[in-house]
Amino acid sequence: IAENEDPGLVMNYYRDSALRLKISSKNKFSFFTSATRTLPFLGSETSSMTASLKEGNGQELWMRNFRYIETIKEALERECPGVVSCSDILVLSARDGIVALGGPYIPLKTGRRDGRKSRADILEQHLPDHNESMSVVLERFANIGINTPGVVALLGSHSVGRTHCVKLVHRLYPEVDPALNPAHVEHMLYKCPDAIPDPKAVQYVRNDRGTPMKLDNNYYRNILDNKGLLIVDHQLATDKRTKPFVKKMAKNQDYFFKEFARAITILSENNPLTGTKGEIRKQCNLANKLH
Ligand code: HEM
Ligand SMILES: [Ca+2]
Repeated sequence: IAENEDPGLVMNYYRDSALRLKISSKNKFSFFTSATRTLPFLGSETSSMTASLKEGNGQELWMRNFRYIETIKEALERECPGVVSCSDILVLSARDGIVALGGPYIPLKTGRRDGRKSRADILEQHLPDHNESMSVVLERFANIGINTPGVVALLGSHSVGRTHCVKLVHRLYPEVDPALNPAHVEHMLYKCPDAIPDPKAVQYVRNDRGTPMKLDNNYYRNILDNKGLLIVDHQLATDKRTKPFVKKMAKNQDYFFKEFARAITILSENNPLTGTKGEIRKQCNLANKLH
């Protein structure tokens, strides 16, 4: 590649076998949740945000186990310093995490660079809130080229992981949301017994009680059964624009995987920093100038 020429995102820009760290079965779950949940942050504006939010102090709600990204980064810096960006580590981690949880193998490009500064302050403008209307959710994703079946497929990630009580008590107290399946309400009340959860206690409900460790299409069956934890999950199953795709994905896992792969690919290529833009961070939670 000639100097000053921006190679953009390329397939196998460098060999990624160095990333194949041994992942224990206990850790593969956290690995997926931290990596995949951070994927939506990967635009040029946002890639740096991801890496500037630190774990702990309430950040548990954002990126659980972000520390695995740092572990991978440390291993890579030992082998080939200054080559692999934190953004690429996130993407390839998501790819391998998806496979580790029984999802499809999605070949994803590399060649991203990291932001030179944190843009954590504008994060909220880019991400839909979990109580948002379906129109806003669809619009936010449409802005980055993801269509309705793509959105439905991405939300299928809620087939694994957890939701902390702080995010769902408003559906239980002071009154139980009548849209919820009563059998599920019982479980939710058991897991989240306080209207105002103790911020220090890590109280949560599993997103998918049936197959919590498998990225499968069980999420769609749950939400059709009114067992969606978040407003956004419930709406996905009821909104007339999304419901047909929910039903199709509930019946057909191959279709879910196909749409999921397509949408994850678009997400992973959203507005990246490439070529000479940005930098290769030395440490993923800090821009280099802050060292
Ligand atoms: C409308 C879009 C979305 C909204 C509003 C949303 C909202 C949320 C919320 C509120 C939680 C619970 C967080 C907590 O209590 O710790 C959660 C968990 C999760 N979300 Fe989403 N999400 C969205 C889209 C996505 C996408 C696109 C992905 C991945 C491709 C994803 C993957 C996950 C995963 C894996 C978890 C479990 C995290 C864990 O166990 O720590 N979500 N989501
Ligand atoms: Ca599942």
